[in-house]
Amino acid sequence: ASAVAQKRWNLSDFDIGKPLGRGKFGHVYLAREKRSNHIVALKVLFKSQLQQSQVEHQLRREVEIQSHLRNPNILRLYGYFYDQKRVYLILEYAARGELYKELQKCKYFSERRAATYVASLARALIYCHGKHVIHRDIKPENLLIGAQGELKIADFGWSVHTFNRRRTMCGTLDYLPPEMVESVEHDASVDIWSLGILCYEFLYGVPPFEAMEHSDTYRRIVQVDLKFPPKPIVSPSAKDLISQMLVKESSQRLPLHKLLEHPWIVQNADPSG
Ligand SMILES: Nc1ncnc(NCCc2cnc(NC(=O)Nc3cccc(C(F)(F)F)c3)s2)c1Br
Repeated sequence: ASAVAQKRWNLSDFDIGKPLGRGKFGHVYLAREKRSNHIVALKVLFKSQLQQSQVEHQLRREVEIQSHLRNPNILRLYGYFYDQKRVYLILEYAARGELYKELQKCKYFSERRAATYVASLARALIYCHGKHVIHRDIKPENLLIGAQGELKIADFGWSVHTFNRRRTMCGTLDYLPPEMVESVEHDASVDIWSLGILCYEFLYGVPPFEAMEHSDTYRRIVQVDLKFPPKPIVSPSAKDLISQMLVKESSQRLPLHKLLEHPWIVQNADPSG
């Protein structure tokens, strides 16, 4: 295994570089592990913030879950360490940065780019679900782009093994399926719903149930109030796929392996992903 897999780390093992981004709990820096010259991303979290948000257990779960995941479309979490005040996550560096910035810049993606991203995310989720892991927080902010333009799912802070399912809500509602906003039992099909939301947002630049008020977003989700704007022009085949994923009854959502056989994916996704 690479030197990065060493057990006990501390800050002096790394040269810290430029800031890469800021998350809700802390900043991310480019860093180089001194012995191996391995480039990584170092996320710095403040213990005080983790304690007051009572999310330490979620962080432990993320580290545990991520230690078993190996997939080209899942950002690696190599390990972690802590000092008096902070916890540090040693992460794979995604050289082309955050997908949501790319989406803001382009406004929306071409059908080929959208389909390529959706197919690679479907393959990563098939892998996760095969290991009884549901991500539960699939949204542009949690997607990064690797050096070859490939998509990487990051931040398993909300993921769970599908044996224990309960959790509290926080952050945007936009990507949550009906059963989660209604806080009822949920399973891996929540990720199919979120992938459908993502597919819509890749093509139109906004999520389908966006509204000014939380209460309106909530209502549009539970009613599956799905509308396709006249602009930009999107193929009927793409709308068909989205309509098969954004289905209220979770058991009726298009299974991920069927998604990979959908005509829109077959005709538009770049096989290399
Ligand atoms: N170019 C880049 N290349 C690589 N990484 C980059 N950014 C970091 C992406 C992340 C991957 N994994 C993460 N995980 C968490 O943040 N976990 C987290 C954090 C706080 C609380 C919690 C919890 F306690 F609530 F679970 C869980 S952030 C960038 Br920009």
